[in-house]
Amino acid sequence: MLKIGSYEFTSRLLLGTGKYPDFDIQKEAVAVSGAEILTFSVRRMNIFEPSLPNFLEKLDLKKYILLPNTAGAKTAIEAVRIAKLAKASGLCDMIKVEVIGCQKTLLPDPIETLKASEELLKEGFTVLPYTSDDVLLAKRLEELGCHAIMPGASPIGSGQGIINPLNLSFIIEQAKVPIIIDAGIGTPSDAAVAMELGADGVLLNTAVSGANDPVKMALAMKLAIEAGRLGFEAGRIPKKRYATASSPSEGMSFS
Ligand SMILES: CC(=O)[C@@H](O)[C@H](O)COP(=O)(O)O
Repeated sequence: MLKIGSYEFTSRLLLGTGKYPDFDIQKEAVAVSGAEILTFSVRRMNIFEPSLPNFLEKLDLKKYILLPNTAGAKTAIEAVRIAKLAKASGLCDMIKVEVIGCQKTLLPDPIETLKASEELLKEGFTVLPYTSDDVLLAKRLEELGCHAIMPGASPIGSGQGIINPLNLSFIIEQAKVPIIIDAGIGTPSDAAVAMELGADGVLLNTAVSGANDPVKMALAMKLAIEAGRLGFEAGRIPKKRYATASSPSEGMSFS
């Protein structure tokens, strides 16, 4: 069970909603993924103009929690404004804080992310900041009271997978709130590794929406995340420098 603030989820896969070839493929991919949380950019959805086509029309909204995100914000002030717009439109009180500090790398601005998270916590939001894999920043965000921390595996949309597993494992070990690896996942094995490291969930978009077959990839991601979680819970064997025979020879009369 994934618990974020007062919310509980069975699935540990969070899906983004951008860049799908069409809404029907997206709907099928979302369905087979088993995801219960779908994140979307408030600015992109144009939530105040329901006459424009958008993927929400295709979904049974009772089945999903829509997680608005502040994509497009470059400052804390902009992020807070976007979050308040989302809440005013009747969406849930969860918000993915995304304050981008560099348009080339799309890496988050740590200072503005911290400021926006602090302000939104004061306003009573359930706050999930997208952050870099900086261990101390993750700690500071948790100390502020954030309900989950979402460190990136690698730059958004890059598909590079997990660049710094050591940092992510430090973040995971020290955290008392859920850690959701967000952005940069390229393959099901990347998602499985994130879960084997002990992450509580994975948020991804491009790996599914940009796959040749998004529906098949959505299913692969679901299975990888489940397998990775099971592997983590089962506990891996320690790595050893030398071989250990699989069939022990103790007690055998021949050599
Ligand atoms: C949709 C969303 O929130 C993205 O900003 C997220 O970080 C996913 O990144 P990928 O597209 O790299 O999976």
